[in-house]
Amino acid sequence: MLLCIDCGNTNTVFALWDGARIRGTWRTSTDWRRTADQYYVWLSTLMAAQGVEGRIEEVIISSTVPRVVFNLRVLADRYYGTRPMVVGKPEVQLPVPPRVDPGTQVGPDRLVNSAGAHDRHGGDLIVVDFGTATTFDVVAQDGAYVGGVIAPGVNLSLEALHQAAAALPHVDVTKPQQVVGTNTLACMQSGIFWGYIGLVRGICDRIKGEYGQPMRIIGTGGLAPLFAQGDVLFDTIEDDLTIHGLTVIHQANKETA
Ligand SMILES: Nc1ncnc2c1ncn2[C@@H]1O[C@H](COP(=O)(O)OP(=O)(O)O)[C@@H](O)[C@H]1O
Ligand SMILES: CC(C)(COP(=O)(O)O)[C@@H](O)C(=O)NCCC(=O)O
Ligand SMILES: [K+]
Repeated sequence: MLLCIDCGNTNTVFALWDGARIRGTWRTSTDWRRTADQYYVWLSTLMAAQGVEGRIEEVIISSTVPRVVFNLRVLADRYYGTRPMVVGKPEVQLPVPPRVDPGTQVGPDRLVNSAGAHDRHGGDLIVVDFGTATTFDVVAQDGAYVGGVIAPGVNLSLEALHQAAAALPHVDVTKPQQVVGTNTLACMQSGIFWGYIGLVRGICDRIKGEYGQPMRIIGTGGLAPLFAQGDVLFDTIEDDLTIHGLTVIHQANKETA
């Protein structure tokens, strides 16, 4: 089985792919200090608890945090006896190379999302991923990542508001009852919820205008369904897009190897 590891700035997702379906998905907070031994104990305990059997033979990693890759490599080597594919490293080929400014290091999560979305939907896409940052990835007809937009993430924005303003509490993102809030909490929730809907809608409309062709919009990340409650923002929502992209890139590299 293939172990797919998607490491974001906030959370790291482990998923097991048996070649036909995802057998399990587990999430832990991203922490570069976590050791290979700690990952192994955690993962094997969860797999056993859920009755997921089968040997992990291959590992693919996408990480927006370079520091965590060291211990993930040790995990693959020591416990699964394999050299992992690390997206973004020169030896790992993308199905189609990105078309960006020379020297640009595109976040591996964005390249993986692009590969996953193109495999499922073909071309001319916008992938909106609600992570630590909210990213918009533009995927051309041939599957190439051709650029995008990086905006502050939802929780990051709420946290920044709380940190910078003495009277503003920590709040969780949710859909408010009304646009006009009648207490501090409701005002903040409205600002984030409707503000983000405006941001996503506005950016997607402008991307489409600049691109000049019809595009499909794919939403991903834990908060995509919440924002879809406020407006028609996405053609589809896929919470497993990054993991799917990892399986696609792994398969493409095995075929060329
Ligand atoms: N279903 C959800 N409901 C509320 N918050 C969520 C949900 N899923 C993720 N988040 C929050 O969104 C932020 C980004 O999460 P995540 O997608 O794991 O980011 P990253 O990929 O950058 O690590 C985190 O603060 C996380 O707690
Ligand atoms: C934009 C990001 C911080 C998003 O990361 P995430 O929210 O998934 O943790 C990451 O893709 C990144 O570090 N990108 C490098 C710059 C770029 O993609 O152009
Ligand atoms: K992400």
